[in-house]
Amino acid sequence: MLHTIDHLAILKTHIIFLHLLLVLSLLKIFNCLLLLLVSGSCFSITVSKDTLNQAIWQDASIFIDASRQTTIEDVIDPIKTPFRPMIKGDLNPGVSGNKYWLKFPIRTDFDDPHHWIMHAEVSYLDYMNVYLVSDGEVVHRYINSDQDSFAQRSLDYRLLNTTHFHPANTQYTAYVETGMLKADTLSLNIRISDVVKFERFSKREQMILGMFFGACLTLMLISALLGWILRSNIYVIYSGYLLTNAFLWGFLNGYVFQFLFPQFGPFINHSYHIVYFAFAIMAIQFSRSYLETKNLSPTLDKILKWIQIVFTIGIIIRLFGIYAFPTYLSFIAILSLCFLPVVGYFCFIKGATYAKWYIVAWVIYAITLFLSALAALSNTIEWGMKPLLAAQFASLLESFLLALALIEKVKQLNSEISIVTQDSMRDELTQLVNRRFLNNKITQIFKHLRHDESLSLILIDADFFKQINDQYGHTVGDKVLIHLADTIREMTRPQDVVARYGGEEFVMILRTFDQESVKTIAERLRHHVKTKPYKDEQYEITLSVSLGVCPIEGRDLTQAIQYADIALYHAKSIGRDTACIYIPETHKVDVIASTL
Ligand SMILES: Nc1nc2c(ncn2[C@@H]2O[C@H](COP(=O)(O)OP(=O)(O)OP(=O)(O)O)[C@@H](O)[C@H]2O)c(=O)[nH]1
Repeated sequence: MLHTIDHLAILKTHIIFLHLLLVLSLLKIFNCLLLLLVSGSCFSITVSKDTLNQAIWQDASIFIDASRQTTIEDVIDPIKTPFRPMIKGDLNPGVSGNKYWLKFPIRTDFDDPHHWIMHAEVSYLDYMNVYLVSDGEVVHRYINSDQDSFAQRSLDYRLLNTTHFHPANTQYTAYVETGMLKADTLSLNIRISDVVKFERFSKREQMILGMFFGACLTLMLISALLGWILRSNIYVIYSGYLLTNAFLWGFLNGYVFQFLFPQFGPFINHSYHIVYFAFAIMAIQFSRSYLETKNLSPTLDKILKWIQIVFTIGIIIRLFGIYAFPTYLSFIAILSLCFLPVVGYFCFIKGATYAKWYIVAWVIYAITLFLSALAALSNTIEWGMKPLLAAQFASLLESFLLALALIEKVKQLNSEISIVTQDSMRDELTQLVNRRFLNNKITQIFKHLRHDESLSLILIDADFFKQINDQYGHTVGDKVLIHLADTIREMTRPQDVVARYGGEEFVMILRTFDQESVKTIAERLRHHVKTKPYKDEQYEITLSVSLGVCPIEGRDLTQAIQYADIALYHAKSIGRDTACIYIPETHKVDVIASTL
């Protein structure tokens, strides 16, 4: 808001903290790059001491069992079970409730025994049973379910896995039985590694991801602290958004289960969709707050609010144990975020000129989220689950760009405030800018407005103020004016201007509002003043105001004030405590019906 010099100091604190957020975001991006570097490359299906994360699909054949009735005894019979060579397109079957059997020969190199580990690619796989068959007999059975606690896993690792000590000079035919118990997305990309090599790899992976989540947590705490110190909701909401974002990736990586809920297997199945919903709800909440959609476009704000309500219902339904509907809805929730850049652009056109970095941030994240959903839901793209890692990387880039977007918003506010630091342009009593400011500086403030952007003006006049002076004295009258100025200030967005225009008269200049929005704001203001009486030790005085609203055409402030004055006069004449709008096209005044 353009009224107190104290804001400058607060804004400087905002900027210092925001730069700290930027540094942390950069650190997180660096972590993610490291993660990409350590994700090992593939060698051969024959396990050697160098085997690390080798994908098995190239050497495997596949059998898809839609009935889910087959057992290992059925599938080892080649006549009963027609396996076919596996192709890359088999890796991501999309949403499926089938049972999948993968079959491949496995041995160790030369005469060395090897302890190997086979693991899934995604954390949300329901089961992955491994059978080792020799001479038509099952000689080893490893049953792995996500319902088991982590202590029951072969290796205490974030993904379903089997380890086996493979003797030298022994060849098995390995069968992997995998799928989802209820239709959902899955990946059949199963990898194999030498255990010693893998443990070294997973330690590095853990360290990098630990740094990643540590940086997430720090970023979140700083934002929350910033919100608390500066009494600014936007940072608290940003912090909440970062929390759900970190949880989303923590769940998808399987780290949340490994480190936070290692004993709570069944929780895994039930939590993914809830996290998807929570993430979408918080992303929309941050956008509503950052873009100030409530003031800029109440209709858009209402739509976003309803979308949040639908997603909240999704969470409730999921908590009641219903599976299919919330599953699809949760994917829609993630995909709906792809529209946030459009929302950002719409608000940018409507006056949120600070939203450039917000739009860029969401374009990047939206593309990768869209590709991840496409990879998870269908087989249309070749890259398997790689878009998921790209989206995790994009999430970091996004948190960096959103911090930049917050800085941009605060900076714009800062530059506007610095224009009003001269005392001569401030009203001493209320600390609002004064009439001189409006006459001299308003053109400067709005110079960066585009031609198609429109402004509106609201003239606000206290009702029966003379009576207040007469009844309680001039000193109380002064305090009541300060109270009224504060009440109006509370209802003002940072990019708007509020000034004391005369004795008990105030002017509010709003940026890029359509007529319906201005009417709503005027009505809300009228109502707000009435419900916030002045209080001191002795008196409680209920106030009311009359308001005259009009658009500012051709940047002509003088004419706009004349029009608004006509509307205000009308509001006074029909009984006060009313808002009226002057329509320049018809030169008529309309009473704004209460929408509250
Ligand atoms: N205490 C105090 N009173 C002020 C100040 N500036 C103007 N006023 C008083 O505000 C009152 C305005 O009175 P009027 O213009 O008659 O309007 P009103 O009593 O509010 O009646 P309506 O506007 O018709 O509802 C006058 O009594 C002024 O003396 C100020 O800075 N402090």
